[in-house]
Amino acid sequence: MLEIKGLKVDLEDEDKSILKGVDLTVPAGKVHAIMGPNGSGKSTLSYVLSGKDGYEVTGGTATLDGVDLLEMEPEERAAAGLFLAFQYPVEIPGVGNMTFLRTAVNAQRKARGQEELSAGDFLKEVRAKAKDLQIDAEMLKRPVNVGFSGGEKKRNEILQMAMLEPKMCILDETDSGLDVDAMKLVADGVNALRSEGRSFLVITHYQRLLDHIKPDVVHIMANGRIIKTGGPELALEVENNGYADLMAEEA
Ligand SMILES: Nc1ncnc2c1ncn2[C@@H]1O[C@H](COP(=O)(O)OP(=O)(O)OP(=O)(O)O)[C@@H](O)[C@H]1O
Repeated sequence: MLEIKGLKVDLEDEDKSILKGVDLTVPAGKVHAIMGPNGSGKSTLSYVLSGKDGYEVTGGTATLDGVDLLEMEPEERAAAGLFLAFQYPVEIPGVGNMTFLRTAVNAQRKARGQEELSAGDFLKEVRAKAKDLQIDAEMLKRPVNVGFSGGEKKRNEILQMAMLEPKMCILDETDSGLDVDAMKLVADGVNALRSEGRSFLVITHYQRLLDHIKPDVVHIMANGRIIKTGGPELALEVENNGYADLMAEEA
């Protein structure tokens, strides 16, 4: 379970407060969505949880199954079961996609006291999961994300998630840049991973992703806070009416 209480975050280099007391709990096995206007702090929340530099936590806590995430290095958070699918996946020239995946999977297995996957087992697994996401063998051989289209990069993020089998998956606008068929593929990939012990935090601007990945709970974030929490109908309300009424209620 992910538990965030009163999380306050400033930019490290500027006197600017971004998160102003975020309270959010995602129980095991649940899918929570976060929607909210541009600049409300959704990506910042995902970055701070995963350990990106440049932010200063000035208050509050964030734990995954009771373990303090904020005290850990990014790789320790990943080993603890946290995964972030980036809004803007980075290109890593010179590092083959397959090598990257295998190194990441085995580093996590090692950190958890499990045996490394053999080359044969890894290959079997990665090929099967790539096939489900329609990622062809040639893309697995290329450097990570280099020259991939926007949609291919997003599908590659889901392949990483499927291989790493994290317990807390954060998807930051994974639907942006996806065509309708790719969105369905990505949603199928996410739905296949849904399980009792795994939770998802899906950041999105669009209700249509939530038609495919049905959330248990929808949160609205504005001005660095969660201003409203409800069921899937909240996403429909946003789609139809925008954020103005919700923000006026909060003010
Ligand atoms: N490194 C930075 N330098 C300056 N401002 C920043 C930095 N990081 C975040 N911000 C600001 O913090 C605010 C929150 O940004 P964030 O990316 O978290 O919003 P978001 O809700 O994910 O927006 P979007 O829906 O547009 O992706 C924005 O006003 C942004 O400009």
